[in-house]
Parts: sequence; C-alpha cells; structure tokens
Amino acid sequence: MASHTLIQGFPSTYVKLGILRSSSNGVRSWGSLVCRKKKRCKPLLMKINAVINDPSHSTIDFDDPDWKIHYQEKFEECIRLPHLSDNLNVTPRHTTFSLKKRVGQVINGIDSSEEKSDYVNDDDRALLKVIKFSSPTSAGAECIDPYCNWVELWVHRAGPRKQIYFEPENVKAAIVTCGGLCPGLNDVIRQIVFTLEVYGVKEIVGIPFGYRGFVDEELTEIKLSRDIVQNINLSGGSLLGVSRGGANINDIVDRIQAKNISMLFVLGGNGTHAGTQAIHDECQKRRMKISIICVPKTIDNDILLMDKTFGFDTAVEEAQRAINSAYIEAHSAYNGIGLVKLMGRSSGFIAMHASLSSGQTDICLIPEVPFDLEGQYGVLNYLEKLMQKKGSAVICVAEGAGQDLLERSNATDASGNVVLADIGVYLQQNIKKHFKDLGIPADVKYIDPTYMIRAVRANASDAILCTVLGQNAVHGAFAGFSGITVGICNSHYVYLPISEVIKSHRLVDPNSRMWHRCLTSTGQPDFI
Ligand SMILES: Nc1ncnc2c1ncn2[C@@H]1O[C@H](COP(=O)(O)OP(=O)(O)O)[C@@H](O)[C@H]1O
Ligand SMILES: O=P(O)(O)OC[C@H]1O[C@](O)(COP(=O)(O)O)[C@@H](O)[C@@H]1O
Ligand SMILES: [Mg+2]
Repeated sequence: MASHTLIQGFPSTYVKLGILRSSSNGVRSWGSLVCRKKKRCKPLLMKINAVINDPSHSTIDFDDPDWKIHYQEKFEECIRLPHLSDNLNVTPRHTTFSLKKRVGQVINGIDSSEEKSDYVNDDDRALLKVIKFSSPTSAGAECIDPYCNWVELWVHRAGPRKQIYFEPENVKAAIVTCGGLCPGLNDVIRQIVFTLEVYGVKEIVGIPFGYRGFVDEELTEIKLSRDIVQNINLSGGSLLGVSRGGANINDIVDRIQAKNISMLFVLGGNGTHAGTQAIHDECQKRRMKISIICVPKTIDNDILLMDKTFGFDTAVEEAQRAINSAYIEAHSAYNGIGLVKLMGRSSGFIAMHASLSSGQTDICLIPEVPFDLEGQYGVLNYLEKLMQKKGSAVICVAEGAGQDLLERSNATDASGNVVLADIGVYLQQNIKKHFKDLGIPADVKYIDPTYMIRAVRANASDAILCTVLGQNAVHGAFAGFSGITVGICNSHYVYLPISEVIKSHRLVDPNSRMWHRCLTSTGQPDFI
C-alpha cells in the first residue's frame, strides 16, 4: 500500500509530498532540496520537518480510488470561511451596497437589473493551482501524490454579497495597522473607509500604533471619514502609525468590547495574522457579534497561498534602485564590488525579484539557499573569477541569508521575531579581508537601503492591489465572515481563513522556475 504523509491543507512551497531520504555520503534530500553537507542542510530540513510533523497532518492511502475526493473534502473543510452564523443566531438583510447605476434599464427587451447582478455568490470559487505537472521532477512541481496527479482545488471568491449581516448605521468599524511599515498601508485604509461609507457606516475609527493602541491609555482612537483619508495615499507610511510587540489578547478583546467595535480591519503580516486569529477566537468564545478581517501587509511577500502581498512590488522597485547604484559604483571603480543588503527575514523574494528586475546582479543570496563563503565553490572564489573576467561585480543579499555562517544571539524583537545577525556587514568585511590577503585591490561599496524601500508610497500596481483588497475586506465583513484574510490568487481576488495562511512562512522554492530564472540571469553557480 502506498501510504504517504499528506500535508493537510493545500499546496504551497512546502505542500509537496516529501519523502525524506538519507544516504551514506551525507546527501540528504527532500523533494527538490539537496544539500551536500549534512550539517549545512539542517536549517532547511528543520523547516520541512516542522511542516511534516504538524499534528494536523494526516495519512492518505493513494491506492484508494477515491483518494482525490477525500483530499478535496479535507481541503474544502480547511478552506471554509468562518462566519458569524457559526455560533450566533444572526439573520441577514438585503445589502445596502449598490453601484450607482440606473436600475431597471431595458436593453434588447431584457431588464438588466434582473438578468445581471453585481454580487458575488457564496458558492463562487477561484482555482488555487492552475498548472498540471506531469511528473514530480517537472521544474517547480508541487505534488500531492507520488505521480503528481492534478487535483482540482478551489478557494472562495471575494466581493460584495447580496445579503449582509450588519445594519450599517449600527456599525462601529475600526482599522489598525501592525508590524513594520509597508507601501500601500494608507491606500488600504482609504479604501476601507470609502467602502464602509458606501455601505452607510457612520462611525469609523483608527486605532493608533498597532495592537498597542488598544491598551495604551494615552493613545486615543482617530476618527476617520472620506474627507480625512482623501489624500493619504499620496504619502508612504501609515496615517495610524504602526508598532511591533504589544498587548495581551484578553486585554485587546476587553477594549474591543468596551469600545463597542463591530468590525475590525487589521493590516499586518504573519505576526499580526497570528494575533488576529487569537483575537477572533477570543471574540467567538465571548459570543461577540464582530467581524474581524485581515489585509496581508508585508514587503517580504511571505504569506502563504497568495500571488503576492501589497507593498512587495513597490519594495522591489525601490530595491532595484539600490542595485543600480551599486552597479554604477562597482562598474566605475577598479575591481569594484557593489554589495546590497535587502530586507527579507525568512524569504528571499525581494532579493530575487530585485535581482531579476535590475538585471545587474552577479550574485543573489537568499535565506532558502545555503552557500559557502570560503573554499573551491565559495562566494569569495567566484568573486575572484568575476574580478578577472569583468573587473567588477554586484552582490545582492537578503538579510536572512547565510545565517548559519554567523554568530547568532538569542535576541528577539518586541514581537518575538528573531533578531538576525548582519550578513551584509559580515560579507563586506570578509570580501575586503579576502582580497587584502590575496594582495589584490578591491573597492567594496556596501549599500543598506533597508527602510528606504518600505517608507515610500505605493507604486501603480500596488495601489490597485490595495484598492481591491481594501474594498474586499469591507465586503467580507458585511457578508458576516470573521477570522479571514483577503488575497490575490492566480490574479483573482479571494478570501482565505487566517488559520490556513499562518501555518508557515511562504518561502522561495529553490526548485521553482523563478529561482532558476534568477540563476540564469545572474549566471552564478552553486555556492556549496
Ligand atoms: N503568535 C502571535 N500571537 C499573537 N500576537 C502576535 C503573534 N506574533 C506577533 N504578534 C503581534 O502581532 C503584531 C505584529 O507582529 P510582527 O511580527 O511585528 O509584524 P508582522 O505582522 O508584520 O509580521 C505585534 O504587535 C505582535 O505582538
Ligand atoms: O526594523 P523592523 O521594523 O523590525 O523591520 C525589519 C523587518 O521588516 C521586514 O522587511 C518586514 O517584516 P514584517 O512583515 O514583519 O513587517 C523584515 O524582513 C525585516 O526584518
Ligand atoms: Mg512578520
């Protein structure tokens, strides 16, 4: 019987069927990940094992002719959107959201208002995965079973529903922005306010400085309206302020109750989503009638199941400016080496995409792909070759890359995120020392644009994404969902349960076509 560990949930970077193999020469592999030295593989394997060992994973018998049906049923269960009606006696009413167009227009003898609707049906779905991989060895294959059969998996379509679960005039809506800054926060706040007002909501407030704003007595809520938010998208940052760390969940829910908030919109990343899930659970326990909706915010693009998060595109655009500067500096110097460190705590998406978009990077280093600095295959040796061949080089490194090479402290930030050792400074020092020891001149220019890439306002594509996500967040709240997040999936807008997107970080798949494209573009070899 072919029985395998099934990652319950659905395909993501790690949602592949994985058989961990060990061989005597120390080569260990899982799916597409192969590392030459057992020791260096450990961080990656640990990440994978953490997923495989999740108690929610179950076993599936692929010899069962109905396994796909069982899988789909499980998936449907996982992706089900929590709703107020799950534990409250609520009755819907016809929506107050309508597009301002003439109703009852008769076109070709057909009453347009009867034939078409502007509303999304609760049974509308978007397809989660659109590629059918013919084999587990196909580039970037994400397989469920050993033969990589395609399984039709659907997620819930976002948008306005015909029936709503709140009387707009009784709603008090609150918006809060948590975690680090991200381009587009103001655009989302603005669209949430606009859309709430279209529904007829009169009381909209902003909670200042993230979760802290709920409990810090000195911080008072900020009144919001169309007039107040009209132009906030013209600048970066958050009108409401952000913060890391913060409050006890019970205290937050106490304050939500005391403030009489009935809709809460939370803009934040992984940590914020985990916090929101806990707030949602507590509100359910207290049988509160409140819809809590997240809008995923992170330049790191590390949220599961979505094409991208808002702010990412803008961050990449800014990051490529830093790479361009590094290129000019390196190219204009004798044996010039430009080194750029970009954000990306656990995921290398910014570094990979900025390298791809600039086209000027010779070496791209990301957390998901281990590398050696020294030795025959190491980065330093390759740099020597680049100096001989081109006389200059540009390196782009994600902040979470190469952490296994560095001394790690056990420090964490206020939110509990591990404080990383500085790979940028480490590379700069080691490159300088290496060339000095060889007696070869090398002019190393180090650029750390960190906060510059996330303090800017959203670019055009992010502004559109923010607009749609902000509007859909409000539609989701009025539809009575709670404990959900909004996202874009295969270019369609969807709702997902928060519980599913916080299962792990989304990572760059070293076997993906995108990483392969990045390697083709830089021309870099394996550094291990
Ligand atoms: N596991 C968790 N449970 C509850 N709250 C959390 C959790 N992780 C983070 N938070 C809270 O969420 C907020 C944002 O988290 P942080 O990790 O700083 O940013 P991000 O949401 O961008 O990942 C912080 O106020 C933090 O205290
Ligand atoms: O200095 P801060 O505010 O902690 O921000 C740095 C962090 O911001 C990020 O770019 C994004 O993190 P969040 O998504 O948690 O906001 C991380 O990659 C980086 O470590
Ligand atoms: Mg985070």
